[in-house]
Amino acid sequence: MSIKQVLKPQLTLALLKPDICANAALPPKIKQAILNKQLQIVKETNVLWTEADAARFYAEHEGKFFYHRLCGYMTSGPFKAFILSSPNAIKDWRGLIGPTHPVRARINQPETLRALYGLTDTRNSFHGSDSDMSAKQEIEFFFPDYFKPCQS
Ligand SMILES: Nc1ncnc2c1ncn2[C@@H]1O[C@H](COP(=O)(O)OP(=O)(O)OP(=O)(O)O)[C@@H](O)[C@H]1O
Repeated sequence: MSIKQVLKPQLTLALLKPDICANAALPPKIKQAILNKQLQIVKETNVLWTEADAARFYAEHEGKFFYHRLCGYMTSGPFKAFILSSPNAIKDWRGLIGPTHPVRARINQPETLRALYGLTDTRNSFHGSDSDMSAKQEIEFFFPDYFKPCQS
């Protein structure tokens, strides 16, 4: 661990997608798994997206065969967004959720959250930022005031 990481732990954006939040028993279990992985929950919010919100967040996937399915899934009900922190938060959270495709997760990493809870390639239950840059952009998307300087 570098001195930079000790002074300023890494942040990531985590989503518990609508299928997880449709079952009230699951978010507390996932939060416990997050804490067990030594990730800190810095902020949490409940989200309900419009089609326009989904289109904005998933703009890079527009035109792909799963795009409309993905936007339909993410607007199907409320979900939760978290800012997580640890020295290697991006890797820690993506490691905990496992591969994008739940069937592959069940074969190759059966202890991961997508292996345990993921339903299909699209309804894969979780999201995690893949770089510092995407973490910053995604945190600003869900927590628009987070990086703004405090007014005093
Ligand atoms: N081949 C696919 N078939 C169906 N849905 C897909 C496919 N690839 C991605 N998706 C859906 O689009 C989302 C975003 O895709 P992306 O490639 O950014 O996935 P990821 O980075 O592995 O996962 P995430 O960004 O959600 O952590 C996925 O989480 C999944 O819901």
